[in-house]
Amino acid sequence: MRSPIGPYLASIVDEIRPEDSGELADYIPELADADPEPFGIALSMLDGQVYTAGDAERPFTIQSSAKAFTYALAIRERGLTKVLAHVGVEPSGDAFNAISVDERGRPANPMINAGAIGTFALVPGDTVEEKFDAVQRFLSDCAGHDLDIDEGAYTSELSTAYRNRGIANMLRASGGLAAEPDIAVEGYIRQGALRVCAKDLALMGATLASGGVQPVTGKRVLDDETAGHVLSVMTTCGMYDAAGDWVSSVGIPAKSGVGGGIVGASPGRLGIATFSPRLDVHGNSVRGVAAFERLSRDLSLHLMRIPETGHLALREAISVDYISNDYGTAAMYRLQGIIDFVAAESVVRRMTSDQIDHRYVVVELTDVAEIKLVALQMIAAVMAGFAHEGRQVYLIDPARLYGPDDLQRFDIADKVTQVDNFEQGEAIGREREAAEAGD
Ligand SMILES: NC(=O)CC[C@H](N)C(=O)O
Repeated sequence: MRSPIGPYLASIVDEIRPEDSGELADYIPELADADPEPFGIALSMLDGQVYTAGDAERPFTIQSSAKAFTYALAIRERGLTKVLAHVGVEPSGDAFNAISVDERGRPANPMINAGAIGTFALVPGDTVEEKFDAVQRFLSDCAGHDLDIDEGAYTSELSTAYRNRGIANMLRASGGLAAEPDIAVEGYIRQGALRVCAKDLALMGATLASGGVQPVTGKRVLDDETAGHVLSVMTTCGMYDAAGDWVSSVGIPAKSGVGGGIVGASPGRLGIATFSPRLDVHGNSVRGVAAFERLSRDLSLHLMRIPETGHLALREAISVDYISNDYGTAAMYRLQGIIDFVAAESVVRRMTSDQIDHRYVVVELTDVAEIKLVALQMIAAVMAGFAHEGRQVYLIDPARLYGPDDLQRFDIADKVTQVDNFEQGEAIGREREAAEAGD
């Protein structure tokens, strides 16, 4: 049977395709000659499943969409503090090619040209080749295969790079550029000439959305914190002077490029990319913006509209026979899904308000996919409370979501019996009861 997702994406391509407003980027000779017609959409789930429609495998130059990834690389290699000393994180409200520096001599953010040139300068290496090589390798790691260069686009843009050279020279003069201006500009333009298709960009977006793991290769390219930082800056600065509009109408961290691509990353959910070369006055793809608006609405992806799922955390709270009912019954709490603060609150509220008179309390985490530290702590406190009342507390935790350190730090190591399954808990309990009876 066919998944409905591909046809759904195809219907969006069909609906939006007639939109032919906007202009090609004419300040780069090769882009001015590009075919304006292609239009493609790609979605990448975090397990690497990709859905596409239209011209999703048509290559184009990545241009400014590379900025988010080079920024991630610079942070990975140099550390956030060092990068922040050179490039800020404030939305500038200016155009992408603005000659921008803040009061500390830094470009406002890494998503405009000034900040991206400053970021490229921070990538390890002494020469353009060394630095660019690191960038190309990193972006290829995010895409999951080797990305090559559109040499024509590179030489064409380099021949008219007066403005970017001006920006780099100004940054160097103000002391904020960590490389010679020529090295920074040439490398920066070269990174923008890397060739991708919408499918590649969707996978790159998914790599950020997953917290730094490439969905197909499984390679961790970034730590979770760096990925989250990059997504934050994409949210506030990725669409240049249209960032405010974008956050309110789309609400997905994203980065556009004048080649016509937009890469989006919906944290913890999926990567999205669109490709269509005609640009609006901000330099963002017209059809791409329209497609993102549609996808955000239809797929409920807006960051500020997160569904409430805390009430699902407690799968069931039941009384069960325990230890073959020879000794008594247990109050059993079975949790499921992702347990964050809100989910844990609903669980501990129930556990602390139930009037239980059971000899045993069983907490089961078998169906829990992920549990946040704060939730471990809250549930540990309630389990400790039950132990304090003289009840025997069993924790069915086959994945050891409570690690040995957690048991120590939450002071439940000798209060709670951690087991792999229900039967094992009963077996241990039976032995204990027998030993006590024997005493
Ligand atoms: N917004 C963009 O994609 C700009 C990238 C382009 N290489 C430039 O520096 O002008």
